[in-house]
Amino acid sequence: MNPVHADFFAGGAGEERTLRDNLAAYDRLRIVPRVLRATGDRDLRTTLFGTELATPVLVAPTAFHLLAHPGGEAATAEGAAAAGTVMVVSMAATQPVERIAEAGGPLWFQLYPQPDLEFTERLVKRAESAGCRALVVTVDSPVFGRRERDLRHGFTDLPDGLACENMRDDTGRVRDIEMDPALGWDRIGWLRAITGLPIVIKGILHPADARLAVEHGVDAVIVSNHGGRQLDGAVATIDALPAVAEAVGGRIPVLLDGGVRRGTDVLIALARGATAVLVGRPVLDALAAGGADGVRDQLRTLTVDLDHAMALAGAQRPADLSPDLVTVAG
Ligand SMILES: Cc1cc2nc3c(=O)[nH]c(=O)nc-3n(C[C@H](O)[C@H](O)[C@H](O)COP(=O)(O)O)c2cc1C
Ligand SMILES: O=C(O)C(=O)c1ccccc1
Repeated sequence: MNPVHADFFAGGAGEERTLRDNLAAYDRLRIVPRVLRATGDRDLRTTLFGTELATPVLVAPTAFHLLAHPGGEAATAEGAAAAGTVMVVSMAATQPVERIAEAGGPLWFQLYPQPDLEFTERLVKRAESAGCRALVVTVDSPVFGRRERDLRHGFTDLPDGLACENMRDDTGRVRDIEMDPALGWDRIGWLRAITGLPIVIKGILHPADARLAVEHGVDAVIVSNHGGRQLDGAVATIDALPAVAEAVGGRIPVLLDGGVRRGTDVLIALARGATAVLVGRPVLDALAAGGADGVRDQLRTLTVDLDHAMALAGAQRPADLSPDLVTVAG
């Protein structure tokens, strides 16, 4: 891959403290396994908004898949479908959502609500018509993070010939994605009014915001710091999860992304209260290395690894995983 693009995928904001801590936080945690629990027939199936998935590992929304592989987002969708899981299509996808939907599914659609409400509404309807089954609203980006690798390279835009195809308006012009610092909870109510799709809020770290999400009728939250690409110094997601899960109190699903690399990471996240996790960079790496098959194999490997860890920890299904199975090391 072009090293500038590789840095765009791998990099984080600022000093990359949060990027590193998302992974390092798992090194500070240990599993306290149960034994003699007769966990022979394990079952990893997970249902979200009425869709049954083969695994609690989903594909996080990430931008610009055509920079990783000529198959682009369609290849990722094909791989996710083969692994029996959801792909969240980024608003910054380099292929039209309709084309991605032909290649795979189930899909959810990630949205940065735009200041232009009419355009936002048309885009939501477009995602809905393409068959997307949930709307993932990213709320950790009132402004774009300062990714110093990109600043050093002067990487600001897609190369000629590539575009954010879902930002094309009626005239054929591709709009820039605007981060909206004026975004507030009122816009979640507005989205609720224009779509019947489940609404997932992505980028929750504070338990008070998790409580507000439930109060505003949101259907799920994703504990996320955008893979360390927005606020550098933000808390690692696995460290933020317990307080968020407690605030939500089982009223809606809590998902998590950031730094999930192994089945044991998934196990720890589920034990601490997540219903499912999402992976970003591991999918991009797999896409770059092996296209749709690479993505499929990556997701299957994570799932097999989780299954193995569950057997060793005495869990038959995700619901068996509880916070007492995780302790802070030291
Ligand atoms: C290259 C790249 C592009 C991303 N693009 C988006 C995006 O368009 N929308 C979004 O909500 N999150 C985006 N994210 C954040 C991911 O959805 C996710 O939160 C993060 O990658 C999870 O961390 P992980 O990469 O450690 O698994 C992006 C992440 C990366 C690495
Ligand atoms: O890189 C990202 O993390 C991201 O969210 C994004 C959003 C819009 C355009 C490009 C990337």
